Amino acid sequence: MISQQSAKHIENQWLALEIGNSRLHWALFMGESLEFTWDTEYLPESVIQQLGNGETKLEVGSEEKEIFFTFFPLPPAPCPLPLFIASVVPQQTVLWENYLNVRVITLDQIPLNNIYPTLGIDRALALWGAGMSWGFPVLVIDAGTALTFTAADGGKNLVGGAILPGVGLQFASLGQQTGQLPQVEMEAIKSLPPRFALNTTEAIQSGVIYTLIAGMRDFTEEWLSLFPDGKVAIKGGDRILLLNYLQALYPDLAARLIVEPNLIFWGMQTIVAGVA
Ligand SMILES: Nc1ncnc2c1ncn2[C@@H]1O[C@H](COP(=O)(O)OP(=O)(O)OP(=O)(O)O)[C@@H](O)[C@H]1O
Ligand SMILES: CC(C)(CO)[C@@H](O)C(=O)NCCC(=O)O
Ligand SMILES: [K+]
Repeated sequence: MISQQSAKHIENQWLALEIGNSRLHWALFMGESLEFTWDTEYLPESVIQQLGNGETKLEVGSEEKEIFFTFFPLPPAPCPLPLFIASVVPQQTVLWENYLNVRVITLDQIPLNNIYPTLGIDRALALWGAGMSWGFPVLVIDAGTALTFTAADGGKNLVGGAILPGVGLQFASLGQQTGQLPQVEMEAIKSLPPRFALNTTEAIQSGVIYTLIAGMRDFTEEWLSLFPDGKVAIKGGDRILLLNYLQALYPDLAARLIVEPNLIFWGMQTIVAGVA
């Protein structure tokens, strides 16, 4: 038997899914409160279909598995939980089309001014989430698959931004598109590499890391000269790595950064509260 209170809890629950270019980012909300976040790989189509039907068991060969325990760090939910999706990967978005209780968040739902039509929903939501949590003007640095800068002024107008390959993509493209360069793994970089390197691996590390940090410093300083009271927030899978290097090289600048992995979820929360 489910008690009144836990029944009410379940009623309030919803899932937020951010479909990124490398993986999925999940959050479980209880009303407006963010309970829990986790990341997964992209899910198999069969699993998505079953989740969307409210099925909780998955046949793997002759075995039956709990979908939730297998793919999520959560106990099974009784029904398909309401699901809100923000996606920058259209081929992944369509896989969730048949989920019983799904809403895809689109740019027109975000109350920022001056948005251009092809702006990534992740950038818009992170910017909105940062502004709503820490105030405008705000610059968001997203250190994900792509590294992006996205800024809004005090009137919630998109000022604009920039897009470049993220840390992993820079290493991968050098490793894959050249005849002699090795694939450098991020885990191999423990501390700042020597600036002028005398071996190939460290030369790649130096080139990628020092120019990324210089770029982050340059965009941030430019932002702060335009908006001296502006906030700067950083998110994304490589945020800690880059923040550590920024800290080592430019501690004063690093100290100004708000580090918040969940900016997109905060953005989604305010949008969902408005439309749900
Ligand atoms: N467990 C992990 N799996 C994959 N990438 C990871 C992991 N931990 C850290 N990263 C780093 O995160 C980066 C990707 O960032 P993130 O997960 O924020 O991107 P994403 O899912 O592609 O989202 P976006 O499309 O918004 O960039 C990679 O460059 C990688 O170095
Ligand atoms: C830049 C990425 C890949 C970052 O995830 C995403 O926001 C996107 O696909 N944006 C569309 C282009 C734009 O934002 O101008
Ligand atoms: K593409």
